[in-house]
Amino acid sequence: MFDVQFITHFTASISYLDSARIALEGGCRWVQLRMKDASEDELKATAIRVQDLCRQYGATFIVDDHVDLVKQIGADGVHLGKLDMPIKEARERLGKGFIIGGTANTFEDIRQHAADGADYIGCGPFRFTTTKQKLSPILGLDGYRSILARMKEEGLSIPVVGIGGITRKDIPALKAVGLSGIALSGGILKAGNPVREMETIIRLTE
Ligand SMILES: Cc1ncc(COP(=O)(O)OP(=O)(O)O)c(N)n1
Ligand SMILES: Cc1ncsc1CCOP(=O)(O)O
Ligand SMILES: [Mg+2]
Repeated sequence: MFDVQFITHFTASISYLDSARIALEGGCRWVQLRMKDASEDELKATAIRVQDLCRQYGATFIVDDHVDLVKQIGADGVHLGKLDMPIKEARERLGKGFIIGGTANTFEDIRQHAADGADYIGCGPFRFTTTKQKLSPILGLDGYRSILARMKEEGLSIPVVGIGGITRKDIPALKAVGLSGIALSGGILKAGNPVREMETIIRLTE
């Protein structure tokens, strides 16, 4: 099983909500609503609509950054990075019934997140991407190889998904390196037929 997480984004013709719909129509069953720079009202309104869609498709619904919104609307979980609420505090606020993901760029990040109660790790960036500003150092396949080897040495087991600039061509190598899955956005939304692209990616990961 190799997981596929879709991170919402927008283009000139695709809204955040439509991006989630595209991913779900293409067979993805994990959507993270990531809306940088949105107002609280806009974020909440979109979150409720994306959550409805995810429920229709039986998909997991994660919100980026906003722990209190997750609790308020009963989303499945939250994804948190270095500049967000610490994972320990989020776990205290949310309890055990919510999924918490943490961003990592190093083995040490992963060890800390696991100790603090994270359920999964988004590890990257795999390569340069314009979807996120202020990227951490690029990991590439070698970065994943050494992080995953260190996890094995130290007996640390938590699902790690790769993120950052991933396209369908990367899937065989990312699977082979031992990741638990991938999280992606532009690789779908920039395709000529985004729904079909997601279908292809889901097929390649089965
Ligand atoms: C699955 C996944 N991995 C990493 C991130 C990045 O989170 P963060 O470092 O908090 O950066 P922003 O997404 O908030 O800009 C993610 N969102 N999802
Ligand atoms: C949120 C995030 N964190 C690291 S890279 C990234 C963006 C992923 O989007 P894309 O697949 O378009 O590079
Ligand atoms: Mg964040």
